Amino acid sequence: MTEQLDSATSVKLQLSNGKTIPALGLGTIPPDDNPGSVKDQVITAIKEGYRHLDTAWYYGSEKYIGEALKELFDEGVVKREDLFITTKVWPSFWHNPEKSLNTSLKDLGLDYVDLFLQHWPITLHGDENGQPATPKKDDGSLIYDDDPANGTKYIETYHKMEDILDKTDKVKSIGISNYSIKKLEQFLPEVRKYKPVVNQIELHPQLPQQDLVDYCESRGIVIVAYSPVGGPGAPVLEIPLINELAKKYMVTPNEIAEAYHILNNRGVLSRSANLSRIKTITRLPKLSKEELKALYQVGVDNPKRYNCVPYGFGIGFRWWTGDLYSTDIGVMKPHFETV
Ligand SMILES: NC(=O)C1=CN([C@@H]2O[C@H](COP(=O)(O)OP(=O)(O)OC[C@H]3O[C@@H](n4cnc5c(N)ncnc54)[C@H](O)[C@@H]3O)[C@@H](O)[C@H]2O)C=CC1
Ligand SMILES: O=C1O[C@H](CO)[C@@H](O)[C@@H]1O
Repeated sequence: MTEQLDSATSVKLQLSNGKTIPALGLGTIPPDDNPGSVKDQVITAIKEGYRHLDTAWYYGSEKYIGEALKELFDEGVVKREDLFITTKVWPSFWHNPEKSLNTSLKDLGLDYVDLFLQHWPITLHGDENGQPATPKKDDGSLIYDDDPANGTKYIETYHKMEDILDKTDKVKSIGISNYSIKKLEQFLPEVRKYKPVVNQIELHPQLPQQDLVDYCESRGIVIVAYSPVGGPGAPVLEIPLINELAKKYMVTPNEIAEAYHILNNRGVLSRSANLSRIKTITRLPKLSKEELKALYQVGVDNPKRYNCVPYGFGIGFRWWTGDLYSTDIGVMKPHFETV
């Protein structure tokens, strides 16, 4: 395997509205102990060739990204139009996505984002500033503004996002995140004018969710995979096959985890607080169809879901499992396994 490998940062995916999205994005959930380090992560990544940044109002990292962008623009390292930047509206801001967006734009120091996502298809009881982000009763259960399992108020958020796209220049595209098939079936017939271009979901070889992937792709919705190595601790990288393939192709295991998506025409968001790692996760090994299938089979045989937020990030609940309260918002229920 001595041939020159392609760079994952130069692959673009076609969106249904005619625009494109760079397949590899940098995730920007900040490390608990040093949120400001996101600034250097962004600077390192852009200098390394990344052109897609994924953030959210909820992450609290947008002001650090804004500082990084200002520096990069001032130094002429990159132009705004060469970047693809995504932000999201959190469920506690469901009633006013434009206000959430305005806050994000101000912190990012931008006039527009390339993609504005609805973070989750639920409504949490936040005030006019989206606070508290995770409203809870005394018993620790979340306070919703609508039944998280069967309510339809979350669709109002998307209608407001359609209006923002229609009437302002603040967003280039809109999309969704953490939508299950159940939610999509309820939601898609209610879309007024702009179909979501992306559904951002947890996806990796231990969590194939092929039914959801097929459902989205057959409707022209591009899948963007988050937590490609399973989040903190990178548990997905313990899969022996990933390490065997990394050795075979002489790349890092992270690059195998990314190639699993990019070679399947999906976007992927990677993150690391380790600046040298950010530089070593951009090659695109040419895995064969059989190897991609073998990676997929790992999760078919033993599915695991990691985004259950028991680890820091200021919160410790699993709102889609029904653990704390008996609701089902329809996210990945069939394969759910707490890790
Ligand atoms: N829409 C949504 O609800 C969600 C979106 N996201 C987005 O996706 C991005 C990526 O998801 P994450 O879960 O952050 O990503 P991830 O699966 O890439 O995990 C990142 C974590 O793994 C560690 N890591 C990476 N490679 C490692 C290695 N070789 N050895 C040891 N540790 C390693 C990193 O230091 C970091 O703590 C986020 O930053 C965010 O932008 C993430 C979660 C939910
Ligand atoms: O985007 C997100 O990040 C947090 C932590 O993983 C998660 O709850 C949310 O969907």
